[in-house]
Order: sequence, then structure tokens, then C-alpha cells
Amino acid sequence: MTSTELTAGVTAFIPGPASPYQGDIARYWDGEARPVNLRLGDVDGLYHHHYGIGDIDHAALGDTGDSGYENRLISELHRLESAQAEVLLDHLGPIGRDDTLLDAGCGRGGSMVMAHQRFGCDVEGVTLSAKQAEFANRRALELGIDDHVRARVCNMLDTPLERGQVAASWNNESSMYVDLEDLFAEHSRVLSVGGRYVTITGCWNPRYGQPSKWVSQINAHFECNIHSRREYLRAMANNRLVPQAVIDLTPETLPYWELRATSSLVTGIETAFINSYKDGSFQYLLIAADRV
Ligand SMILES: C[S@@+](CC[C@H](N)C(=O)[O-])C[C@H]1O[C@@H](n2cnc3c(N)ncnc32)[C@H](O)[C@@H]1O
Ligand SMILES: CC(C)=CCC/C(C)=C/COP(=O)(O)OP(=O)(O)O
Ligand SMILES: [Mg+2]
Repeated sequence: MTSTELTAGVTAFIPGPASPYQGDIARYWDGEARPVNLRLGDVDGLYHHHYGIGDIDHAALGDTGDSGYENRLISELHRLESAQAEVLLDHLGPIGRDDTLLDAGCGRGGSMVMAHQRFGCDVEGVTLSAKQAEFANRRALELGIDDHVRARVCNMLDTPLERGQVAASWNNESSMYVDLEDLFAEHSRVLSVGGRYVTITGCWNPRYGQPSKWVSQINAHFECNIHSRREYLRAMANNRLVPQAVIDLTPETLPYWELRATSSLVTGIETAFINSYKDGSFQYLLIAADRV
């Protein structure tokens, strides 16, 4: 194991990828700089790599014709992405200032900052990408919360956290990069008994039958492996995680996608999300589970 000092003064442990696939994913996120993510993050300094939920505020958006419309559209997409993270945090249960939380697959750290700002607690994040961890730690330093919010380069299936160390943990659109049995075994290990696990994820719908062509297109686009709703529930049951809430957020995420599809920041994946949500082959799901 090697270690390196980040500009933020936080030591990141870099054990190297556990598999060639993880090496590919680390390179993918090290190289990611899509305007749809950076321009949205620039709105208020919360950088997300997840999607949005909720109704469009048409009054705030105003007329398509006028000069400020594109900036207002970007602000609106960003507001919906932050609203998504707020809903995830709503499901963590009561969290105290002395608690520690785990953000598994933390990206550029937007959700970690929001969690600390809401609860005053410590938040530990892990990502495969050294660039993302540096970015998240730099933001924490700029905000003066680097003593509470820390991102490390490590595999979420094998974290340096102690058994039972965290009061709550989550995956926000990061569980489609790992085996779910391995993932939930690790969350179950680091969560205290009675702690809460939350995921927001896209999953394929067993009622459709198999992954649709749209789901396959999303997998190819992000180099990920979307699991089915059934796999989530089965792997949780096998790892002492008992669902407390299963919420289908599909109707709430469609407005975000339909608005995003009209913006200058489109990436080309919008049609696959919209079509798969509409044909029922894909669902945007929140699952909150108790560690028993
Ligand atoms: C789509 S981004 C989500 C980022 C963040 N959760 C958010 O909501 O902004 C997926 C993240 O999962 C991370 N990831 C994927 N596989 C991982 C693994 N095995 N261990 C740690 N992080 C992983 C990636 O590095 C990336 O940060
Ligand atoms: C719901 C599913 C299946 C998500 C896959 C994981 C993923 C890449 C999420 C968004 O990241 P991003 O914010 O970097 O993507 P984009 O650039 O499209 O906004
Ligand atoms: Mg994005």
C-alpha cells in the first residue's frame, strides 16, 4: 500500500485497483470533465454525479427566448440534483454530530458536504478516482470543513473503516459498478447494529424480463453493470440489511430528464433514460434498509 499527501493535507491511501475493471473505472472518472456536471456544480459549489428529482419550477425557469434562459436551466437541473441528495439524506434516520457516515462511491463529494452541513457529523467518502478524491478534499478545505469531510481513494468493497464504525452509509448511483453481495457485506460490516443504509440507484425491472436495449446502452455508456430490483433485495436480505422503505422515484426523475434533453449540455444518453423509464424496463429506486 502506498500513500500520498493531497493538496488539502489529507492522506489518501491508494492500494491500487482490485481488478482490471476497477482500473478502467478509476481512469474513467479521473478523465471525466463533462460540462453537464461541472457547469451545474459551479452554480453553488456542490458537485454531483447523480441525477435529479422533483417538479420543474417553471416560474424560476422563465421564457426560453430570453438571454438568461440557459443559465436558469442549468440552475434548475442543479436544484433537482441537490433535491435528490436531500431525499437520500432524509432517509438516513437521526444522525448526531458525533456520528460518522460513509459515502460509498463519493464522486466529487457534493453529497458528503450536504450531509455534514445538515448533521454536523463526520463523513468518510471513498472513490476509485484520485482526481475525484483530490477535488472533494479541496472543496472541503475551501469550505473549512476538511476536519469533518474526507475522501479517500479506495475500493468500497474493502474500506479501511472499523467494524460497526458508521451510523449510516449510502451509495448514490454507485452500486452499479460492483457485485451487490460483496457491497452489502461491506456495508453490513462497517454499519453499527440498528444503523441505516440507503441507496438511490437505477435498476432494471424484473417485470420487464431482462435488461432492455436501453439499459444495455446505459451500461455501455458508463462502463457499468446495472442490477435488477430483485438482485438488490436478495443481496440485502443475505447481508442483514432489512428494507424499511422501497420508493420508486421513476415518475419524479422524468421531468429532470425531459428538461435536460432540451439543454445545450446533453451528452447523448438522455433518450436511453427517458425511453427505458417510459417502457417500464428501468426504474429509479430508493431503498432504505436497517442493519439488523
Ligand atoms: C456516478 S458516480 C456517483 C458519485 C456520487 N455518489 C454522487 O452522487 O455524486 C460513481 C462513483 O462510484 C465510484 N466507484 C465505482 N466503483 C467503485 C469502487 N469499487 N470503490 C469505490 N468507488 C467506486 C466512482 O469512483 C465514482 O466516484
Ligand atoms: C442511474 C444510473 C444507471 C447511473 C449510472 C451511474 C452514473 C454514471 C451516474 C451519473 O453520473 P454523471 O452525473 O457523471 O453522469 P452525466 O454526465 O450523464 O450527468
Ligand atoms: Mg451528471
